[in-house]
Amino acid sequence: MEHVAIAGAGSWGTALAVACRRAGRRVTLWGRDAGQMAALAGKRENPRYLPGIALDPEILISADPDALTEADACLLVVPAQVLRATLGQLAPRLKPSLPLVLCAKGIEQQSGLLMTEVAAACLPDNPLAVLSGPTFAAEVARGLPTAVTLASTDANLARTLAQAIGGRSFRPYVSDDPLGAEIGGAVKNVLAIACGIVAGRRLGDNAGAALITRGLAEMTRLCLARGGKAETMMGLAGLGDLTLSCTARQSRNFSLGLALGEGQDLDAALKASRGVVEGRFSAAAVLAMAEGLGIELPICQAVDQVVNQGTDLAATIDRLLARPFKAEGFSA
Ligand SMILES: NC(=O)C1=CN([C@@H]2O[C@H](COP(=O)(O)OP(=O)(O)OC[C@H]3O[C@@H](n4cnc5c(N)ncnc54)[C@H](O)[C@@H]3O)[C@@H](O)[C@H]2O)C=CC1
Ligand SMILES: O=C(CO)COP(=O)(O)O
Repeated sequence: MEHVAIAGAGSWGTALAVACRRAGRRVTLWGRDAGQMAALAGKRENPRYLPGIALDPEILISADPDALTEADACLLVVPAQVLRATLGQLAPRLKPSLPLVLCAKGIEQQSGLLMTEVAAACLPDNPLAVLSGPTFAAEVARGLPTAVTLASTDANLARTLAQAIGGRSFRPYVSDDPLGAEIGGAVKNVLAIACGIVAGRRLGDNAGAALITRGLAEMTRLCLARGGKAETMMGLAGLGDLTLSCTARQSRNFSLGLALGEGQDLDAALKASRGVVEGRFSAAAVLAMAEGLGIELPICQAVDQVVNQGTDLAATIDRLLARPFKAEGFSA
């Protein structure tokens, strides 16, 4: 696996291009906007999404889908809500044997489908894998030590991809549970908004720890109900990413919650965001999925009420705190 293509030149796609190049791969970075990609190619930097990081001259930067045709694997790194449209545009250029690596952390709102399910619907023959875990783009791009989950039902594909894109500072751990990895990535964004709200309202460190722990229980409940593994929730794509996003102001999801908790209105908080806030879109989809499976996710539900249904924040928190006492664990 010598040539890795990356579709999506936002902060994560650009950082992954840097990491793959650092791993010694031939790299093509594709973005939809010809003007922006020409500017990137000229400056060898992505000032809007990943300022201050030099892009190796060997990284091919292009807005032409034909640039992807010769790749040995393609990392899909556009936001979850535009994956289907992007695949529609790229599909004629992607050969059916090309492994696709889903890197967005979200659920398609309209269909309720996970990223692998959207990809399978658009490109039914391509082998699929999921890349997830605690990975702020800026830190990966700077070469700071990072560990990720690389999951596929095809163990050989997961191992080959890990060898191709991994290195000393970007360490993939392989998994056979892509579904669990996807659930972890999507749900942690919703929970990060909740943790930001707790911080913004100065509800204390105890409340933050309680939210992470009970959030992990919700994530695990959903994962198991969908047929994923509890083990994945204890790993990088579950607890790892949850911890990162629920405790760091670098997280756009946490930052949205923080702004809401401090009293900003939703539109202003979204406008101030440094990029896509996936948790807002995934909240509704996570709730619909849980309802379909007959399970309760009270924290995710509270976030959905606040960010999608305009429910009053104080009243929503009161309702959460007034819930009946339950046994600990993730089954109920
Ligand atoms: N930034 C990060 O640290 C990480 C992000 N991710 C995930 O990666 C995915 C992409 O996020 P980022 O790169 O951070 O987003 P971003 O906000 O930095 O960039 C968004 C990218 O999507 C493109 N885009 C926006 N609308 C589009 C459309 N209609 N059609 C095609 N492309 C469109 C933009 O041109 C831009 O290149 C998300 O699912 C995110 O959760 C995962 C791990 C780390
Ligand atoms: O997924 C991420 C880190 O693992 C990025 O989180 P945010 O999208 O909340 O910034």
